[in-house]
Amino acid sequence: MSLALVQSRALLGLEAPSVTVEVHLANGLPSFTLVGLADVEVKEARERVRSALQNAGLEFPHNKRITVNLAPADLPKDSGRFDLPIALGILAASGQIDASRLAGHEFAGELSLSGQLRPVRGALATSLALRAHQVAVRLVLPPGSAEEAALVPGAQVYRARHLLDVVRQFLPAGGQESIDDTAATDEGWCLLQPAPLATQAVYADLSDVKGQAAAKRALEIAAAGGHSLLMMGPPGSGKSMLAQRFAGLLPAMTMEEALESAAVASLAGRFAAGQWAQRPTSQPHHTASAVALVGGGSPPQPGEISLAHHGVLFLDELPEFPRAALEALREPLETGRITIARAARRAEFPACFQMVAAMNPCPCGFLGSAQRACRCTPDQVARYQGKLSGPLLDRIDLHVEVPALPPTDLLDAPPGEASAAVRERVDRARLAAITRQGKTNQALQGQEIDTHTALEPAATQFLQTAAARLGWSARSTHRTLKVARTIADLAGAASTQVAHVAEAVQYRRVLRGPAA
Ligand SMILES: Nc1ncnc2c1ncn2[C@@H]1O[C@H](COP(=O)(O)OP(=O)(O)OP(=O)(O)O)[C@@H](O)[C@H]1O
Repeated sequence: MSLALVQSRALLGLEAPSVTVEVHLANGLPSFTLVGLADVEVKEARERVRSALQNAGLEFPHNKRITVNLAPADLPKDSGRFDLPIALGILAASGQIDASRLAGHEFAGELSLSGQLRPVRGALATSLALRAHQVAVRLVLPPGSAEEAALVPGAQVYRARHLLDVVRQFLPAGGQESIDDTAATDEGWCLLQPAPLATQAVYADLSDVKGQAAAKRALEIAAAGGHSLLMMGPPGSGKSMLAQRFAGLLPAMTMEEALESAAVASLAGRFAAGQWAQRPTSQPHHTASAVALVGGGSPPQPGEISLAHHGVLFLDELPEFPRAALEALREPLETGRITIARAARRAEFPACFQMVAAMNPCPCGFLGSAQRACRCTPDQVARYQGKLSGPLLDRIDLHVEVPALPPTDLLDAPPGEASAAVRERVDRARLAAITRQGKTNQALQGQEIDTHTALEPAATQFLQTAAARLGWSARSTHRTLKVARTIADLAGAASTQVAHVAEAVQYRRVLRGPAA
């Protein structure tokens, strides 16, 4: 047969659209042409495939006109993942393997010049997408990628180390002798058994942080209600320490959450088995561009906010981030997703993260400090704090001050409460919210806010007065209400009372100019 079809998958966000690798061998001037919106890395496949076939002792059809089409043609394709399907297509079209036996299999893998298979990124995302669309196929993948893909329950994944390991499985009847087998090993081809990974996540403990009771309380509320948090304080007061420990206060990941989070990491080539079921804390530097933060490029790659999916996005030195990068956060903060539109296609990445931000109160960092005098002019302070736009600040539910710790507290204070004890309270409050409304308090929208907050009349009165005095937007008022509901949940109260609202109100009063 001179035409062969081999199935593979491209990557587009967390989707894995099907790609058919069509290989046609024709008589005519010898050539090797690759068509179908292939990126440079894919075009280089020609050289890799040619060498791999020859070095593996297989026959490369030199005297033929080889046309490889990656269909559909309008889908952008990157990386060397199509090397293996292209090589198999050539072998099938030239009769060296049995084309009919390839049905029901999908292949991905980069080839080395000797024919060894190298891992491809996004294997877990591919396997997860197949399960989501209920496509039952046998995935054939290189070592590294195969183990990732096999994490998805029910996935049928074969691991192949060398091109010959694959070829041996699809030989035509009686074709075994024609292959030089030396490079293929017995354990080269195997069906991976899905092995659940240990789910013992390890986080730094909150007990390391001395003092800072107010900030710890804010972290607990943020964890219980899914709220975003801004910490403000002088340099070295422990803001980064607190933020690094926040993920340890969140409930343990469910299997689905662990899979989704690992799939995004796998898309970026950052999957590590040791991080399994551990809520990620993504900490981009403040020089990060909007694309690095929210994702982008062609083909689109996930950004830091997606790598923080089901985890924490920690933005240290918040006002130092480029304005465009911060503004790009507004949409995913509300929706939990980010859509990246490129000329060729749109890709959607999940970005359901909790934001923890930290900043100094002024450029020198000591505004309002009891330890040191601030050297900034009122104008400098106003300009510094003004770098954060109102709409962005509005979206951060809790603002809390983290003052410098007096040396006596730092050196003499006993260790604080452990993360496990806080997490227990957080779990209880989250469970109360989920049982009542099926989502965290932060996710309440519109009518649900009125229905589920069960605000007592005195508390309503209190909030109205506070909102009017402080000139809050409707969004600010609603967000305060959601925080109050979380405080009530932590206290085990059925209704939201004045004390809960009063505490919530003070979490929106931290940012102040030099006159305050
Ligand atoms: N409350 C605390 N308990 C124990 N150690 C602390 C505390 N606060 C600060 N430290 C010590 O100070 C170091 C610096 O803290 P950290 O980096 O968290 O400060 P920061 O507020 O984030 O500073 P910056 O604004 O410069 O980023 C910590 O590594 C720790 O050793």
